[in-house]
Amino acid sequence: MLEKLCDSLLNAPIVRRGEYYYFIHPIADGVPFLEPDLLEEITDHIVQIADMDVDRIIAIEAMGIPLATALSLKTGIPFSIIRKRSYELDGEILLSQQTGYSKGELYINAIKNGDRVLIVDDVVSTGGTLMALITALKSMGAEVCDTVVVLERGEGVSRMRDMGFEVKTLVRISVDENGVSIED
Ligand SMILES: O=P(O)(O)OC[C@H]1O[C@H](OP(=O)(O)OP(=O)(O)O)[C@H](O)[C@@H]1O
Ligand code: HPA
Repeated sequence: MLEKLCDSLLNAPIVRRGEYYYFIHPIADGVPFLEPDLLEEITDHIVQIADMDVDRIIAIEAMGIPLATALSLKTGIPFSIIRKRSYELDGEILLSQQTGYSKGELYINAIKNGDRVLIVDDVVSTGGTLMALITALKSMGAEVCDTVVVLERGEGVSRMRDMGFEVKTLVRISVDENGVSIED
């Protein structure tokens, strides 16, 4: 299961970002290129495990976008992108994003009270991005029906679960200077 994803991870190059060993992979970076077969394998799997009875798929810029696009084409469900820039629209919500290697801002638009949403993203590491997003969506009155992330590394998911956030992941990995390993 998820053979293409697992095989491709074993060849991912590693670069250092400060203290963080950053893996470079098609699904997490779009580099060197994303094969349609790999995207299909992943999104077919997501459709099987996720609650797809939602009004909207929510993708985090940038690398949630190919996932949401493929899922939207498969299911007919529209998607919204949580952007890294402001549109200054009424009701726009700003959240601060902190990952293991960067700090930034994310902007939520066009979510209204009662919307049923599915969040998709490529990687969860510290869990900082997802926890901030889920909290903000709930405060806007959205029902976060499911959260699915392709790759899990580090302690973010267990931290999220300890704090009452639910998240499904496809593959758990560890990363060091030698490369990516797949965990059971
Ligand atoms: O669990 P965390 O520590 O919060 O890290 C996870 C986030 O980091 C990456 O986003 P990044 O900001 O690098 O954006 P990108 O999608 O543009 O690569 C990834 O796509 C997640 O959104
Ligand atoms: O190591 C990583 N690589 C790509 N995307 C990521 N998002 C969080 N960590 C990573």
